[in-house]
Amino acid sequence: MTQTGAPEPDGETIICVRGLKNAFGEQVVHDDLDLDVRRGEILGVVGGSGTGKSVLMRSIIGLQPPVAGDVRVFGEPTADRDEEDTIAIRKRWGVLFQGGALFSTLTVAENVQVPLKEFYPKLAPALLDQIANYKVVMTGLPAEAGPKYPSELSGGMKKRAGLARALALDPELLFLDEPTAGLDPIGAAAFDELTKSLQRSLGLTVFLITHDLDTLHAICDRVAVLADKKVIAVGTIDELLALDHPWIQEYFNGPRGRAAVDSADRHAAREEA
Ligand SMILES: Nc1ncnc2c1ncn2[C@@H]1O[C@H](COP(=O)(O)OP(=O)(O)OP(=O)(O)O)[C@@H](O)[C@H]1O
Repeated sequence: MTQTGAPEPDGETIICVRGLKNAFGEQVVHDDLDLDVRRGEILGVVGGSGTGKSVLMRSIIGLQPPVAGDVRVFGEPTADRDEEDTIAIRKRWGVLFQGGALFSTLTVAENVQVPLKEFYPKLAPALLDQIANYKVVMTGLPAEAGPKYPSELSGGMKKRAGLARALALDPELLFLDEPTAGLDPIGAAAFDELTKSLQRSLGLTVFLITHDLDTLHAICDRVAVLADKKVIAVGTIDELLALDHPWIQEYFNGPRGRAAVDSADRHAAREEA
């Protein structure tokens, strides 16, 4: 586990952030932030509201130019690249932004086709339809959801449609920004299970921003905690609980944290039975 700083990255480090600084005018959001994400893990990213989880994700995927620091994904820098390099690296990840961010004037299938058309403009329409339909079903949506518009879908279905679009290019790496926000507990648990099963079956690495303690307990291999403009700790929940940090103790050991542990225990008992 890393409490401060980070080890030298090894070959299995998919995302490597060193000395990251982000600021908006006078407001410094990150200062000397380090983080490693390992191949094949689901890394949960937590922190109080406004601590810069989404800004960190945007920096990693090259949408937020940092003031200082080095961000590498698959060993390649993601900032200040020429267009060809940017395209080559962006093809290898999928992103589900906060709120899903589906295009409301496009059907679900057309939404899934957006990255396909962007990165593979010569794909034949029949193949585009075939891939989109496959991705829709892969995320647990009925095939009939393909021709529907986002406004015709439930909140949970919209999240799945967003996930289908994030998976359009068969990514190795998936970024999920608060994917279960706004879902009821049953819908959220179902989405967690979907994330876990896709991670296993597709061998994905997942960077998952969440406030959902149930999600952390259910599917995350490790959790990174953002506070004081840095990643103050990374580890399993048990490792984090061993740290004497007030925010970490309050977060995981407060009433909601304990309820999440009970829920995870009940779930494990049901699985065993
Ligand atoms: N484009 C921007 N311009 C100015 N300030 C910004 C911009 N994007 C983010 N910020 C600021 O950076 C800080 C971190 O924002 P961010 O959205 O990353 O927080 P967060 O940890 O994801 O919060 P939440 O859990 O509430 O979603 C906030 O104070 C926010 O207002």
